[in-house]
Amino acid sequence: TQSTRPQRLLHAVQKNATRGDPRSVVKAIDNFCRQKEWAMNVGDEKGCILDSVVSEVNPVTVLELGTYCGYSTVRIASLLPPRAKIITLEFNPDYAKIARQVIAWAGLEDKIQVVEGPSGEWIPKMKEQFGVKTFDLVFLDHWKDRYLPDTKLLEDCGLLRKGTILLADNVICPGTPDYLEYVRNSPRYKSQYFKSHLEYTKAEDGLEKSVFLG
Ligand SMILES: Cn1cnc(CNC(=O)c2cc(-c3ccc(F)cc3)cc(O)c2O)c1
Ligand SMILES: [Mg+2]
Repeated sequence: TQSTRPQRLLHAVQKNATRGDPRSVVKAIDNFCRQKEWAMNVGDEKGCILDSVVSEVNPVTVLELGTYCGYSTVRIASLLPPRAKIITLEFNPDYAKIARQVIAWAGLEDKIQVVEGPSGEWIPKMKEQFGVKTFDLVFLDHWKDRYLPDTKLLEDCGLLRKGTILLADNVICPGTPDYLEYVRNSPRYKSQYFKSHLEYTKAEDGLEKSVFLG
């Protein structure tokens, strides 16, 4: 039976990356996507912007919406201080299955919790299920029409605090117009656009960094 693209991406990691070395996992995925098959990872150009925001925030509790194969999960977790944790939500069980194996290859299982299911259902359960008080950083990279409703849900569930950073991928391509309009015009956010390119292409894309003001 034919393999899927996430399965081929995992095999490229297992073939080319060193077990327990997260940066070699990131490099192996970027090489696979540049040389073999495009895949919707945040990629290396936007990934460097993600790295700088993570290093600046130094978060203890991170939420990622949209795991896919775990590329950005590994990228973020490799920069976290020892006790810090990242909870990553993935709707698609096949993606989640691959992501767990990519994360295991990187040796980052202890810092990452992969949760399967719809973000709209899991966000209201964060406090009771995972003992989360508030998030220091939220990376939005899931279905683009869920960015705005899930941000409002995070606000309503009291999961954001003064200074929480929201970092959103793909605000230009595929685009998240309603989310952009909201964070750029709401008095509750201070927003900044980081211009870049769609992963592994020359098309414009970028990340929007928004600070929740409380
Ligand atoms: C099915 N599914 C499970 N998770 C998701 C959420 N992610 C995306 O949709 C996504 C899409 C693209 C993209 C796709 C085609 C194209 F022509 C240009 C851009 C890029 C990204 O970085 C993304 O994060 C979708
Ligand atoms: Mg993306």
